[in-house]
Amino acid sequence: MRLPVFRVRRLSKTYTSCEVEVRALREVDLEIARGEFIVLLGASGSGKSTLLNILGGLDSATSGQVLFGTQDLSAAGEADLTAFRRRHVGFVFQFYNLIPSLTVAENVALVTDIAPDPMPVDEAVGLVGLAPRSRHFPAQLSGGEQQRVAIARAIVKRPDVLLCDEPTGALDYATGKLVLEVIARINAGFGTTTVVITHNAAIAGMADRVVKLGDGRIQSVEANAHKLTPSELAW
Ligand SMILES: Nc1ncnc2c1ncn2[C@@H]1O[C@H](COP(=O)(O)OP(=O)(O)OP(=O)(O)O)[C@@H](O)[C@H]1O
Repeated sequence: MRLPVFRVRRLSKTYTSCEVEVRALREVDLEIARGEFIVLLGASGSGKSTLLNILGGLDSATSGQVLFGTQDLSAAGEADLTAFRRRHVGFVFQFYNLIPSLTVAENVALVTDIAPDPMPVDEAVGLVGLAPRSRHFPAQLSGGEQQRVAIARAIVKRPDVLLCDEPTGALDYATGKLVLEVIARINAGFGTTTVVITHNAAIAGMADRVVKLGDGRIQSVEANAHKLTPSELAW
């Protein structure tokens, strides 16, 4: 059994706005092992992004506990959560959020200033297969290429954890597969614990474990006996 990197205990999150309470997570229990590849499935509004954001220190729980190793994120203040995110977490979102006036290399380099032990920018850009495009601007790249820049930016700081919220949601079939291949390569090559949110159930085939959320609760956790490579997935 690999060591748990995250231990989530009775995690609940209630949003209150305009006097309306929304219970986004209800007593979620989950352990994620170091190096594991988790795919998080569930209907819209089931709490996937809320869980991912709390794991990544972007949001905090209403009750319950989240341990990252021995660090209790649920008891951490803003400054500690900021340090946790900078040191340990890479995020990839559906939309790439690149700065249009900066080149590929410059977009990736931005992060290295605030990370304690970044890899060389060229290495990160090379890992996502974009070395020949490193002096191009985002507008000169396809959507899939821009998402690969976003992945390079997420991994350049050598994060322990890569959290991806719908990373292929805006991409076509072939391009989505290329992006999944990059994520799988980072997970396998660096042992980066990886959580991917998707609405595409076919992507579940590449996970070590598939976690299904429904109405803020974990409905099932299933291990894949045989993980598929992205090229073996079909949808
Ligand atoms: N900041 C917020 N304020 C109020 N309610 C929120 C907030 N963020 C999320 N919610 C609500 O919490 C619930 C869970 O949202 P969440 O974004 O985690 O779901 P999701 O499974 O990621 O959905 P989707 O697949 O549509 O992205 C939803 O009912 C949503 O409306």
